[in-house]
Amino acid sequence: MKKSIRFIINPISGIGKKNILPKLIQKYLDHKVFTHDIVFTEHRGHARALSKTAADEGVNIVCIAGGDGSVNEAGTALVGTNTSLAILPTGSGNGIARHLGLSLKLKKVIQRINEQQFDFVDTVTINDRKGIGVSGFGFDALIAKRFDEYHTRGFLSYIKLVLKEFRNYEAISVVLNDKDEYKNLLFCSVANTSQFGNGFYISPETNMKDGQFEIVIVELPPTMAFIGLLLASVRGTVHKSKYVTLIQTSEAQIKVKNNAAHIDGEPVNLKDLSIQLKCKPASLSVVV
Ligand SMILES: Nc1ncnc2c1ncn2[C@@H]1O[C@H](COP(=O)(O)OP(=O)(O)OP(=O)(O)O)[C@@H](O)[C@H]1O
Repeated sequence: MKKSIRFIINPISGIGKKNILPKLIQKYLDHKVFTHDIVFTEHRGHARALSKTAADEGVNIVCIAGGDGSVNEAGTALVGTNTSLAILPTGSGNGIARHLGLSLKLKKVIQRINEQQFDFVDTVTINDRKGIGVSGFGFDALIAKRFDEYHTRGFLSYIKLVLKEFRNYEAISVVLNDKDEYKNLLFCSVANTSQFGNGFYISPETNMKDGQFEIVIVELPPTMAFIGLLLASVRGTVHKSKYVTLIQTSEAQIKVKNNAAHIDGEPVNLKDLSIQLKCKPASLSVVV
């Protein structure tokens, strides 16, 4: 019997045109193996609702075409269901797809889906929400918020924003597990995958299948050291910096003073300033 796959396309993700996707899918998907349909998201949160419906209908695979925000919406809706997630990386950063080692060439990703290789990966609960890749508090949350307000997406917009916002940034502090206070921080990330996107690593050795995540605490550095940190991030050596503390765990509590956060690059305002983090091991089936 053929398997069913539903393509959910975020038309505003990244910078490339998404209207070529139906043609690519028609051309490269193995129609002897799959029946398929295609829907476009119309608003924020739509990929989550569409993915939930797909799982309820017993669709075998939801393939999300988008960046990490869309992957979060689709993937978290599929946790605990029998539907697997595939990713067509059409976002600005594509951190989760890159972590999984997926090709960024859409033709290749579709051909890879034909091979039906699945893997179970961890997700992380963040109070009443779920994360799949990197989430956090502080500078990265501010950038996620500003990027969301920005009219242009894509890599260059990210870089311009990061350099502009760093100049006036005020440090944050966090309390970990009600005992250790970390002050004067640039940010505190929760890394279930290794990078923010575009090859900017925050926790290069993070493994999505070990039942744990990394808390990455980054002190606010002077400007030149910040440039150095960005370069170390690209080189995959950022975790060795004297400004970075890395804690591997399966569960933690973080207390913050400001409820601005990001989950998989999407800005969120958390209801609570005390955040419970818990790894949900092997909770999501993905096509790799
Ligand atoms: N039709 C739509 N109109 C407006 N926003 C949408 C629409 N469909 C989805 N969205 C929202 O677009 C936002 C950005 O999507 P996504 O994260 O996939 O792309 P990106 O930000 O370009 O990539 P990345 O997260 O990899 O940097 C998400 O918050 C998603 O909910």
